[in-house]
This record gives sequence, C-alpha cells and structure tokens, in this order.
Amino acid sequence: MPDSASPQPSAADHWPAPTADRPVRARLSLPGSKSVTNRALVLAALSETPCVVRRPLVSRDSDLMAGALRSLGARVEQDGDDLAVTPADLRGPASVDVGNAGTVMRFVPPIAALADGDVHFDGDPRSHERPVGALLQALRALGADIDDGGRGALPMTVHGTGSLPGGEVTLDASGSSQFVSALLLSGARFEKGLRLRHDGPPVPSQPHLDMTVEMLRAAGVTVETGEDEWRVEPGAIRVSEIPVEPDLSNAGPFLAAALVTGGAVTVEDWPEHTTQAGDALRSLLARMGGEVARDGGDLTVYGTGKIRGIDADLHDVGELTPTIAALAALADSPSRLTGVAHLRRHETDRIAALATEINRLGGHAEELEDGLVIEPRPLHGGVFHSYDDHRMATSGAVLGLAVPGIEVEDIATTRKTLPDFPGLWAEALS
Ligand SMILES: O=C(O)C1=C[C@@H](OP(=O)(O)O)[C@@H](O)[C@H](O)C1
Ligand SMILES: C=C(OP(=O)(O)O)C(=O)O
Repeated sequence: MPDSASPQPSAADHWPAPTADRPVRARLSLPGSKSVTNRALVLAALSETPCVVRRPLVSRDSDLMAGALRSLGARVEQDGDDLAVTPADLRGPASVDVGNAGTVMRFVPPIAALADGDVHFDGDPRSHERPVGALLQALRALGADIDDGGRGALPMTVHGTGSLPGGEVTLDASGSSQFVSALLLSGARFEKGLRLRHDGPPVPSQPHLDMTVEMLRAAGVTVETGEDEWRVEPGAIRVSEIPVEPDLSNAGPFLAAALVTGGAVTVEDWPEHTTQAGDALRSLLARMGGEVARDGGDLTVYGTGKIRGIDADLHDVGELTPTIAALAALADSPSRLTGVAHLRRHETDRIAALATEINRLGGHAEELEDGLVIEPRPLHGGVFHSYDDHRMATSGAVLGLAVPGIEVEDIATTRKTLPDFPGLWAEALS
C-alpha cells in the first residue's frame, strides 16, 4: 500500500489540461514582466542610490536574479508588493545559481567581473548547453579573467578584480540578444565605458534590446545606438524607482484562449507604450482571426469563432512562438513560422519540441531549420511533454482548451516566469 502522505508522482506530474466547454470570458491582472524585473534588479544593484522595484515578478527567474545579486553583496528585500534594493560594493567569493534563466546566466557575469573576488556560476543541466561563449569572449576582450575550462559554457568562474577596463569589442550576438543586453547593462561601470559592435547573422529579439536601452536611459546612462552598434558612456547609474509592467508574453496563452473558444479575454494595465515583445500579440492575434480592442489600460481580444493560419517571421519576438504554434495547430489553414533558429538553444530546442508534441497528438508539424510549418489536423488527447520549458507547458494548456484528454507533463515548470499558472488558468476558465 502506498503511504497516503507521500505524493503520487504520476498524478502530480501530469496536469489534466482543462477543456473549455464554453467561450472563455475573463479579466486578468497578470504578474510583472520577467524581462523588466530582471533588468530592474540589475540596474538597481548597480545604482549609486537605493532603488525600489515596483510590483516585480516573483517567480523562479526573478528569485534567481535576486539571489545572484545578494550573493554579490546587494541587499534585496521584499517591501509589500515591491522589492527594495540597496546597492553595496560588489564582492566575491560568491556562488551564483543561474537555474535555467537566460537573463541570469548572461546579465550577471559582467557584474561578477566588476566584483572583487571569485564568482562561480552553475545552474540546471540545460544551462550547460545554452550559449554564453561569445559573451565570455567579449568580456575577456574587455579585460575580464574567466575560467570556463575552455568549454565556452557553464559552469565557470569569473575572477573579479573590482573593476574592468572596458572599451571596444566586437561579438556575434546572433545566438541571443541577451549577450548585447548583458554588456550594455553593466557598460557604464566599465572604466572606459563600452563600444560594442555585432558582427554576424542578425541579432534576434530587437524589442528586448530596445528595452535594455530604454531602461538604461531612464537610469541616467548615456547610450547611443547605430546599425549593429552600441556605445555606453562611462558614468554613474542612478535610479531610485523602477515600475514593472505586466508580463505581456505571459498574456499570450490567456489571449489565445479567446481565439480558441470564441470568447473574450481582457488583460488589465496593458501599457500604452512598451518595449515588451508581447505587445506584438495585438497584431499577431488579429492576423490569426481575433479582434483586438483597447479601452484605457484594458486590452481585450475577442475570438470570432475562426482561427486563421499565419505566415510570420518571429525573429524579433521568438518567445511568442510556442503560443502562436499552438494556435496554428488549431487553425483552419496552414501556418509557416520562421526566423527563430535561435529557439533551438532556448529552455529546450523549442522547434523540435513543438513539432514532436503537436505530432504526438495527431497534428502535422514539420521542422524548418529556423521554424515550423504547421498543417492543422484533428488532434486527440495524450501527454504533452514540457521539456522543463514554461512556454511549452502553457502551449499544451492552449491545445487542451479544444482537445479533450491532453495532460501536460510538469506544469510546475511554468513557475519560471509565472508564480501560479494553473491557478490563473483555472480562474480564467471559471
Ligand atoms: O533579454 C531578455 O529579457 C530576453 C531576451 C530574449 O532572448 P533571446 O534573444 O535569447 O531569444 C527572449 O527570448 C527572452 O525570453 C528574454
Ligand atoms: C527564452 C526565454 O527565457 P530566458 O530568459 O531564459 O532566455 C523565455 O522566457 O522564453
């Protein structure tokens, strides 16, 4: 007899995705943006003044960032819904757990190079496979001493000396925009500042680069941008308050529910102006058959009963791909999603994972080198594997709205960027 107090792993690991038996009508206040929160924490820790980060995301990726900065000496304290950050001299020895957070594994090494002492970086097994080599090479060229055992990957140790000469460097950031953001975020603290050039295939995720530049400027940093070029003047980072917008990429599965069920989903506090990639959902979902309306801070997507296939280059907004792919599998015409080769090195190889899981449920998805072709077919129930990828898990939830019998493996992996996805999903469907 199993002990009734011990958890039954198969039940806990397989979340029965709720099927919508009527149009979803929901109004949601979503937690803060991962990308804004983790930039805010970095800027606050590098600031000359204490800083309050207003309504940040509280989830695994933001906890890892707060933990990393604490281990380097900063104080990061909960203050109601906010985080109060008190900067301090950066110092090692320290050990940083990056989990599987791209923002932590890329944004923190330049800060470690500014710290006095050794800083060791390690994380989930997947963190050993995600690209950081080009960033580490660039940091070395700027004066950092890094021991990665010649692997160009984690685990590694940054031997910080308390300062970094900085100056000019060229890198290939086609693998991740986060290489550029990482250097820009710390660049003002380098002795000579930073003159950065990208050389290689196009850098993905332009909105995330815009976010970095905008947040730096709001923190008093002089940044100039050109074609594949950035310049950061040396000087103080000074910021005392950073508001965090709701996470618009995480709005994706909820807004998709309106299309799938012919319902209406409203997200509160959709910013008038934003650099978040998720803002592109307004046009993408309209192209796929939704109607999109704004009323003050409310953004509502109405389903029309039809989901149209789409031909879309998602290079700039790669993190929306899993949501768009789920809709594409339920559409009334084929879709072609391109420009996202870099997704093969995200939390998992998202192109392979999406094709495998859609096909497992009876769909027809073909991998391209840089994307997916999806031809809608009637789907059936089954296990949807999440590959420890939050956006794969939410993609399975979107399919489950229309297809009875889908079980998403390891729904808890959504905690990477959403503290309680199953709770929010149940509320939206109630
Ligand atoms: O800087 C950021 O906050 C992010 C940049 C993007 O990374 P890539 O350019 O590696 O895709 C995005 O996909 C990721 O979710 C968050
Ligand atoms: C790619 C993503 O995350 P990360 O910040 O770990 O790169 C993502 O959230 O889709």
